[in-house]
Amino acid sequence: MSVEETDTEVILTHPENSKTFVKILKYGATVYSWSLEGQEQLWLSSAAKLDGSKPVRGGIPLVFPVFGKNEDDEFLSKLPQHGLARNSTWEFLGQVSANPPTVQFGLGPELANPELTKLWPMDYSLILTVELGSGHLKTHIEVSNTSSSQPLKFNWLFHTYLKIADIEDTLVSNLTGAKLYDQMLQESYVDRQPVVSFHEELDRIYQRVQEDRLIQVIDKGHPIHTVKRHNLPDVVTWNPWVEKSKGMADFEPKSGFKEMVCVESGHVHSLLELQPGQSWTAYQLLYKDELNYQVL
Ligand SMILES: O=P(O)(O)OC[C@H]1O[C@H](O)[C@H](O)[C@@H](O)[C@@H]1O
Repeated sequence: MSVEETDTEVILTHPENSKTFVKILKYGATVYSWSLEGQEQLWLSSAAKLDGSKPVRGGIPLVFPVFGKNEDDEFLSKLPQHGLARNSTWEFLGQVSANPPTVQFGLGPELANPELTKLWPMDYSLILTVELGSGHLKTHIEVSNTSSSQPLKFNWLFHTYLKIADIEDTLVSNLTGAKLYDQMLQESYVDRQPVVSFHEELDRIYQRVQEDRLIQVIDKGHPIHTVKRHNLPDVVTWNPWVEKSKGMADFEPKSGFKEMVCVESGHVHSLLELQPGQSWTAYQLLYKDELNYQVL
């Protein structure tokens, strides 16, 4: 069986290789494991809560309707960091294709975390589609404004924790020339470095990165992850390094920051706005590719 559902999760296995699979928790519709031919591709904290008591520390948490904390919007500003999708239990809508195995999950205000829904009383519908290829993982989102009168304002982001061998041997490419907001320095500038390298906590929001730029994670010269984005112009790169990791109770082992890098595809620099009845779609595709320096 390529799709297996339990009370708490859904597991897709590729029909051509039983060692290629993806595990998706209904809580947050969080992909928390993606194995490609037996090799895990995503980082997951050994202290991550998979019981619905807290958003998952690792995998691909979904960030909606706000990235970080919003300070300006009357309703979004009431929500906790990164919104409510990652702390709500989604409905499993079933399988939509056998090969590549593809499933859907749905969320709307009637299902979402009730405490948070009180703070952000909007009408919306989310459909997440997860497609497991023999060599890729595609996560596709459709957001619809189901209100008959109110506009829907939101951010979206796939908060992807990629597994790596050693952060100090890791580079992230093809962000050169993009404007960014550096959350550590709390200032904006244009990145003139040929690649991003990591020597301390790094938390950057790259803005309006052209869609044809493939973001690659490079380990000692070899590309180990390639991220393709559609309708997701902003790219957040994050590594918590030593001190921030110590401060996160669900981040274990404490040396785990060496084996992860977040490359997060989103629409977070500005809010999207849908009029009643409108929908918006986007996707992130994770796969392996040749080294492809598009900008130096
Ligand atoms: O601890 P969380 O709420 O999951 O956030 C984890 C991280 O998410 C993003 O990468 C932000 O840019 C970081 O500033 C934040 O620390």
